Amino acid sequence: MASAPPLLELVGVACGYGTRTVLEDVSFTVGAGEILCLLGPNGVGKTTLFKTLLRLLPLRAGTLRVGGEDCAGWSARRFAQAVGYVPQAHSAPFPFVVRDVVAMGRAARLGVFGSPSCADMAVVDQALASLSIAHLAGRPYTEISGGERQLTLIARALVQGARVLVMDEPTSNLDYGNQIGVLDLVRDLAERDGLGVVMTSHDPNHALGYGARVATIGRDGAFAVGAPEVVITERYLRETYHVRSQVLCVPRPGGGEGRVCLPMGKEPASSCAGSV
Ligand SMILES: Nc1ncnc2c1ncn2[C@@H]1O[C@H](COP(=O)(O)OP(=O)(O)OP(=O)(O)O)[C@@H](O)[C@H]1O
Repeated sequence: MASAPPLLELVGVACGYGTRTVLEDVSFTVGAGEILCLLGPNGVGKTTLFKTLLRLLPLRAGTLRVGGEDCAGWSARRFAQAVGYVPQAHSAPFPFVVRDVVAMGRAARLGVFGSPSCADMAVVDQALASLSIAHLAGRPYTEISGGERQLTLIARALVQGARVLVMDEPTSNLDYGNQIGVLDLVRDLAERDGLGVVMTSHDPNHALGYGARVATIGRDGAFAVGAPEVVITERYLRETYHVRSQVLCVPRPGGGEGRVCLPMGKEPASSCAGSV
């Protein structure tokens, strides 16, 4: 029996703005239950790639497939039913209550002039409960914490019913406990519901701890994908970020072993040209 196609597949994708190409020849897949973590220094093109795979920027070359199907001709509505986006938790201009912000995620599933039905709101309430934020339902989105906003935005993406989640630095602005809580949650969602997740992070330990695979973008635009322990090496961290580090093998609580990165300091300024 043929195996199921990947939930998301990029083949030879190029992206950029105007006459400027930012990234070329980007290829990767994300399967059901898998987290792909995208790492790279500031300004190398992570957001540009995300905007392209969300179809907010045109593909300059290559193919974007969702569930094995080229989605070039898909309507925005069909695409939104398949791919959900979790942006960084910025503040919103209007004080919608949390339940209404989450309900906006149902838009792709409503008729043209439709408003959410009781069944839609039941899906919303279920998502709030599954993320343990039901108590925030009536609170204005503008008056909750960064961590609570991040959970609200994840709930909004979940009610879209999409099987692919694209998450832009889901841990930015979160305290340590909320970072680990959000990453645990993302892993649970991927494993339990068979979602495919692509997320960016600036912390190599997030990729080592949570990414089934890691994609790196170098300062020269070089794109590489592989297992975290193969891609995130002391050499990679030194050459890309000019940081001396140790990547250590540690036992995992549930058995087996994992890796953690211990930064040992920045390289001297003379070898840091180009770093931010
Ligand atoms: N709207 C735009 N028009 C033209 N160039 C842009 C635009 N937005 C970003 N760029 C440029 O494209 C390049 C990639 O930017 P991008 O925001 O994708 O980087 P990034 O890897 O997401 O960075 P960061 O980690 O700082 O968020 C940068 O050189 C940036 O200046």
